[in-house]
Amino acid sequence: MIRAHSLTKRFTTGKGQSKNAVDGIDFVVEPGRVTGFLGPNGAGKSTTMRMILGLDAPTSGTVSVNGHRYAASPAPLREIGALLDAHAIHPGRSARDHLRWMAASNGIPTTRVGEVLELVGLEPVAGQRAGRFSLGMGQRLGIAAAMLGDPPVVVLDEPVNGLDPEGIRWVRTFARQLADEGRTVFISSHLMSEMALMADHLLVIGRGRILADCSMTEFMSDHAASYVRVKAPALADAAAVLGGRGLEVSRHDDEIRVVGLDAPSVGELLFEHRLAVHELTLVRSSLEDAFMGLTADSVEYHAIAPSEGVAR
Ligand SMILES: Nc1ncnc2c1ncn2[C@@H]1O[C@H](COP(=O)(O)OP(=O)(O)OP(=O)(O)O)[C@@H](O)[C@H]1O
Repeated sequence: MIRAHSLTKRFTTGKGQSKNAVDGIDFVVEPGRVTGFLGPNGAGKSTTMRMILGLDAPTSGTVSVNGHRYAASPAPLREIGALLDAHAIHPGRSARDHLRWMAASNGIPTTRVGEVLELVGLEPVAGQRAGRFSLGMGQRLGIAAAMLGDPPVVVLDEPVNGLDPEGIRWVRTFARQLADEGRTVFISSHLMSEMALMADHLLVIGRGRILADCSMTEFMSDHAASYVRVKAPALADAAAVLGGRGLEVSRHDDEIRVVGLDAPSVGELLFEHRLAVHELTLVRSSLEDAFMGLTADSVEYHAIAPSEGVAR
């Protein structure tokens, strides 16, 4: 597993100023499930991942992999498989040669190269130069490299960035398979919709701080707003009854939206007043909405909507 304690990274931003990109965070990434590491751009995801992998030293605090500092590991590729930048591959080298070179320099038998090529479905193109690979193929090659040491912990930074739906589905299935095998799977993304389909557990970060550390289901019930949609022939009467019970009721075209009571109770209440109901639906905001709501205050760079304009 991965364990961070008071993990902090401070960068100097010029003119003598500095900021905490990662601000004293504590978390544990458990084996056997996919943990999504989610946050808006600039939240501190990559910096955290780089510290896990020993590529950046923490300013203070600690992070350990399988109980010790990763940088101190005698066989790093057998501890963690990481995909940080899928494009960091020599373009003139074939996929097979790239993996052979990595295996050789890490004391891994070259027979493993064929296995990982098969694992990611690149066997048929293994002799081609990596420079000619599509984004999706490059991503698969990066994942093949991560799997060379058959590691118990797998860390993937934005693995589906720029992939087509087929590629995204492949990464999702692959991550699930790794978790089902009992491995620790830690995947970053700035897209909630993607995580909703991939992760069992969520770690949400904003401005270097942990905003949520919970299961996907808990995240949903804690942060996704919900209301009951009511369609009824006597809409005004229904709104009056529900409003009279102190519920928050708003009218939208041919429906009313009720906050503060579950759908069966709303139905019972209207039935007591002999009001016919044509539709009664619990509507939840999407996970994307929930995520946006949670991280709204921690987004680094807000786009200016055209209507907001900039005063000259
Ligand atoms: N080497 C560096 N020097 C100075 N500031 C840095 C450095 N690396 C990152 N930062 C700053 O630290 C903050 C966190 O960056 P980081 O790349 O970890 O965020 P992220 O969540 O991975 O974002 P993205 O989704 O855009 O990749 C940002 O404000 C970034 O500008």
